[in-house]
Amino acid sequence: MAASQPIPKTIYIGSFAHCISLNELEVCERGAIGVDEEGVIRFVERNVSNEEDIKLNFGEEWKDAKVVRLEGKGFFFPGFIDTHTHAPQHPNSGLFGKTTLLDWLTTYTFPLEASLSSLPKAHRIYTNFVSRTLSHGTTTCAYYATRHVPATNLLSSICLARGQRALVGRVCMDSLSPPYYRDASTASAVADSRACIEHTRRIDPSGTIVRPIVTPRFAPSCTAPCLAALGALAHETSSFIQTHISENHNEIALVKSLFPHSKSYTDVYDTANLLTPQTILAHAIHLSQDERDTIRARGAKISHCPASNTALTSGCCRVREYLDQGLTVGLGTDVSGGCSPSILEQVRQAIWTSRFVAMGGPGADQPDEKAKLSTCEALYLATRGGAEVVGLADKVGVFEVGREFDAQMVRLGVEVPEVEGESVQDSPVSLFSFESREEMVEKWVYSGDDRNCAVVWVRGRVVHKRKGVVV
Ligand SMILES: Nc1nc2[nH]cnc2c(=O)[nH]1
Ligand SMILES: [Zn+2]
Repeated sequence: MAASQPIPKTIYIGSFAHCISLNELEVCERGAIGVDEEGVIRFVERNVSNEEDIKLNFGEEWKDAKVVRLEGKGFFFPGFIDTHTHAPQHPNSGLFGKTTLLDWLTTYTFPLEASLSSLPKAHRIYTNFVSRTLSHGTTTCAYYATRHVPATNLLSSICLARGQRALVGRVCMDSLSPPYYRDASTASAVADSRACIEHTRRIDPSGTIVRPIVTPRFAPSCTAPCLAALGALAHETSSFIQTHISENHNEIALVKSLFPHSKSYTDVYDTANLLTPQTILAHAIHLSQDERDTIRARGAKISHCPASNTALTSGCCRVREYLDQGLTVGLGTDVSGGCSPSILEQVRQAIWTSRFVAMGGPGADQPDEKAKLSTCEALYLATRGGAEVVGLADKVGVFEVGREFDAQMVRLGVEVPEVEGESVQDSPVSLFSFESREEMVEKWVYSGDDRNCAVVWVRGRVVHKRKGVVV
């Protein structure tokens, strides 16, 4: 349904789960969430006994509301937020061999991205990728496109048509990039970025669904004048900013050699006025304490991309420590550094990475139990943490009155029968009759996937439905 079409008042009845705080997961067994015609949550009821009472309690205006009932085992959960991914790299998911960041970029990434000068190819890849991320429950996504203006504008238009909230950025790279894939000059990088910002603002003036994001690829790809001009462009147009930082040791050494007068990688961006409360910094694995302090002082946010960090052997980010130090963190799939479009997968991967740190692995001097992320903490990063990163902290991420209904219906399937019989079905989660509601959420986190994502809503509008599901 297009983002602007009216929707009926709807009451969602069934269990729901969401993170109240980093450490508090609420799992409500018999809930009712009332959503108005604008997609805004008007009531959240707990311990509901019957739907007629709900309608009566909330008066005349809810008498004829549509009811969406979650049948069987499952729960409503806030939509996931992917704070960092590359839509054009989707066809390369799973293709990385034994490369690390810098040779991976030249071997796999730049040739594929360059080929999106073909608009039909871009259309094929982008429509499929937006469908994929939606089918995994991603209701908001911060996308890198390529350096091509028409293909970048196409991605913005596709997100708007599909109703997925998105930040869409044209990638800037005027330095150290292959001749077949680079911006001719700082001036053209800025002019092309401006054209993409204007397109996004024209198709969605309110920015409710799609917003532009200024995107210097990373410091090695941009000259100092280009970084400074993009900082100025972001300020002039009040745009978000996204880039990569401190992902890999060779990359950090390269930045040091390219910007010898800068104090640090972070300082390169700070000098260019690229660190703002609207800045998303991907990876941020090997930051010094001084860099962390600068990032926090500027209010910039971090996108933790655990699957990509492992695939490209970039390192283990000490996320638990970042949270203790007051940094704001969300999760990113970083396709195709990461090979999965699923934020649920990043929840698991973030938890595994934190355990490697806890065991004294890379990024740790010695074992450190405090480094472990809990299931609730990782789910918080996937929803409310992500919402803070993309500037939607007051709008989505939790079921509260006044927020917008960005949600997924998680269906866990039927229980394994007590007598021998068919027990494998269209859900990877094996349920018995004795799990608590909280345990069902844990089982979903550790063994669920897109087969459990039955329906997805953005602002109360259906943006994805699994085949055969009726709502
Ligand atoms: N993971 C990742 N890191 C980058 N650094 C610069 N470009 C990229 C990219 O496309 N992916
Ligand atoms: Zn990336």
